[in-house]
Parts: sequence; structure tokens; C-alpha cells
Amino acid sequence: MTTAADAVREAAQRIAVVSDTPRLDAELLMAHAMGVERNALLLGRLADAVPAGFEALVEARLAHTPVAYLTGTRAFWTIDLEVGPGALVPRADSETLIEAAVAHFVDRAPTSVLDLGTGPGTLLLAALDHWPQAQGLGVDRSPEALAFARRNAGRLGMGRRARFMLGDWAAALDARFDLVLTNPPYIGTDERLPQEVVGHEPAGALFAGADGLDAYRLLAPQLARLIAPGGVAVVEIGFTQAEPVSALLRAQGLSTRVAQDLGGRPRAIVAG
Ligand SMILES: C[S@@+](CC[C@H](N)C(=O)[O-])C[C@H]1O[C@@H](n2cnc3c(N)ncnc32)[C@H](O)[C@@H]1O
Repeated sequence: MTTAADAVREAAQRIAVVSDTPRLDAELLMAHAMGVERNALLLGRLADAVPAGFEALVEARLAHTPVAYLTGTRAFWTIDLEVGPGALVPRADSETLIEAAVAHFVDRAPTSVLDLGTGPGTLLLAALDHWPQAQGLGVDRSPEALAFARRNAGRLGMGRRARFMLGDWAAALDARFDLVLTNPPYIGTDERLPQEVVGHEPAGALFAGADGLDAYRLLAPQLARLIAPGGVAVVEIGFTQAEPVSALLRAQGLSTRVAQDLGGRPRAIVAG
């Protein structure tokens, strides 16, 4: 009999053609097909028979579908988020923004958080999980993404602390917030991306004009009026964008510093 362990091994070999993390992908798909956490696989369920549905998941992965769209969830910071087509898959690099915010609020906790371009609620819900007394607002122009965000807030027991609004960045807002988080689209329109990204994730979450800076040009003046006294904005950047984005923020009278991701690359601008 082919065991789940055999099937994971074989699937990983096939998935290696489309993924840099084939063994992890195969294990996540097997855990999903079995209806268990990946940890349960590592604890021995790989001796089980291959569940129905595993092969279809592998086929979809070979067609470049992101693993998170197949399993329906993605871990981010301390929370698990429900994700699917219509919402960007949260990236580990974006945890740099939460780390930078935690480093800023050493002596006090933020009570109000704004997440511009919230997608499935990623940065807002991670921040509210970290600061249980805080409340917040997530804005996105994508109704599909906001549907995921609202479901995630409910699933995580944050339905009363997290509100979500359909909108064009902060155009409709006049309040100030202790913490403003944003990871807007920042890819230049000519940049080449992997098939699993361009073929599956929403273009409106990725691209921002020829130089990738269009969203920052709109956001910079808005951020300057949104930050409460003593507060801070933390803005994700592509690793070549520290200079131009800092310049846009400084032109609005904000002071800036760069925060690096775990790979030591510039990943966020902290502005206040
Ligand atoms: C890179 S994704 C980040 C999503 C989410 N914050 C995350 O990390 O998973 C950028 C998000 O900004 C949203 N967005 C793009 N343009 C926008 C606009 N003008 N106003 C509001 N949201 C916008 C997209 O729909 C998308 O959800």
C-alpha cells in the first residue's frame, strides 16, 4: 500500500518544478487533505493511507496555484488567516512591520490602529492580537479582500475591536491613529513575477505604476495627517525603495528610519 509518507515524498519531487519549498508544500497539502495540522503529520500520521483529494491538490499546485489558496489559510505573526482568490497571500516579510511597531511602542501600547490596504486583515489583526486593548480600522478598495478580513476578525474573536471599510486609502478618513500600518502595492509594471503570483493573486494588490511608487505618492500626504501625537506610521517597501519612499515621507515633514527584514534587507520605513 502507498502510505501518506510515500505520497508526500513523490509529490515533493514533482512540486520541485514549480516551487522552492516542495517538501513543505507537499506536507501542507497532505495535512489539509487529512484535515489535520502539519504538526500532526510530523508526529506520525504519515503512516496513514493517502486521503482522497490529495492528488487533486498536487495537480493544482503544479498548475502554480499558491499553497495558501489550496489550504485556505496562512500563518502570519501570531495568527492564522483565512485567504483565497481575491486577497493577497500574506508574506512573512510583512511581519517586519509588526516588529518595527512593537519596537516603537516600548513604554505604552497603541490604542488605535489603522491598516491601509488591509487585504485579508493581515496587519490590523496581527497588531490587535499583540495589543489586546487596542481597536482598529482596516481599509481596502477590494470587496473580496474585505470579505476575508471580516471573516478573519470574527474567527479570531476580534469582531468588536476591528472594523473594516471599503475605500480609496484614507481619502474618507479624518481621525488620527496611534499606529498606521500599510503595505501597499509596490511592484513596477514591467517587473517579472513568478507565475503563481501573476497568474493567481490580484493585480491591484501588486502593481503601482512604472516605478512601483504610485501608491506611496498618494499615501505620503495622507499619512502625515493620520498619525496621532507620539504615534507612528510603518510602511512596507521593496528593498530598493528605501531612498525614494523616505524622500516622499520627509517631504511631508515626517522623520524616517529604515527597518530591515530577517534577511537584512530594507523592508519598512518607520515615519513619525
Ligand atoms: C500588497 S497587498 C497587502 C494586503 C495585506 N495588507 C497583507 O499584507 O496581506 C495591498 C492591498 O492594498 C489594496 N489597495 C490597493 N490600492 C488601494 C487603494 N487605492 N485604496 C485602498 N486599498 C488599496 C489592495 O486591494 C491590497 O489588498
